[in-house]
Amino acid sequence: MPSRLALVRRPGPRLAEGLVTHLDRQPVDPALALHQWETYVQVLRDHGWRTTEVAPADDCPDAVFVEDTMVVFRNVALLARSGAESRRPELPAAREAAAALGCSLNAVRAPGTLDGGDVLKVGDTVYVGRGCRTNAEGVRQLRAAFEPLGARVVAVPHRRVLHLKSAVTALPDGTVIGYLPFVEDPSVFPQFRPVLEEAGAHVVLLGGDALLMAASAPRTARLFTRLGYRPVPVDISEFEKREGCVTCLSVRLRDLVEDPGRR
Ligand SMILES: NC(=O)NCCC[C@H](N)C(=O)O
Repeated sequence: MPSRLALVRRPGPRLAEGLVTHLDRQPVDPALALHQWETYVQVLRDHGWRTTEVAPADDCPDAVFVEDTMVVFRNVALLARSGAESRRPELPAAREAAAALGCSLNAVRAPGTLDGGDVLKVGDTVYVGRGCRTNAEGVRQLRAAFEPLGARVVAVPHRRVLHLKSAVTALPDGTVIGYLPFVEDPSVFPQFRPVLEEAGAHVVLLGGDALLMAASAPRTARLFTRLGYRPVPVDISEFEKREGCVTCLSVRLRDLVEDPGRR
């Protein structure tokens, strides 16, 4: 049976040293970060997701942003190779976790680079950002991995944000939402709706009409309510200070057909 599984990874002791590219470095409160992370995980569970913790990588400040370690399409996990070298040691335990869930494994190989945050799936369309973390060879390898499985891969160059999903994600009906100052060419997306807050561009589809989103985008939450959705705001301020958003704190596996023997 297809099920809702999510990989998560608790924040480590070095979170404050996490990378920042487009932001000024602000102090992070580790206790608050842990509390926010626990709340985020609880929201997933409350909406029927089974969460699996990837083993901590406490030497890796950015390990909590587990989304960047892989892209899962159908039963295949394509292990990423981050454009940020300091993030590559996050991979081994993420690989083990994906294997334990029964994913078939593939991996981006040098000279390819790819961060999971650059990949937005909308149905069978896989948008892949080509930017500071994902290079053309990474895009080529993602295409080679997923097109044979039925994906339509669309490359989206970007220069203004860390990852494609820093700028755009998608609503349950497939409408791509984005904060226009960060979206270079909205015409790439067949249906596009602008939002007025940067953090409003990020949603995790919890199932049905429920949208997990950052508490820092209240005006966008009201817009989603008017559109008939049910926003579930979570405060992720400590992760936003390290350029994270709601998507990057989990890897959602929606299409995985579980082997009951592995539970
Ligand atoms: N998918 C994501 O949005 N990941 C956020 C990663 C933030 C981390 N500080 C980084 O720069 O890699």
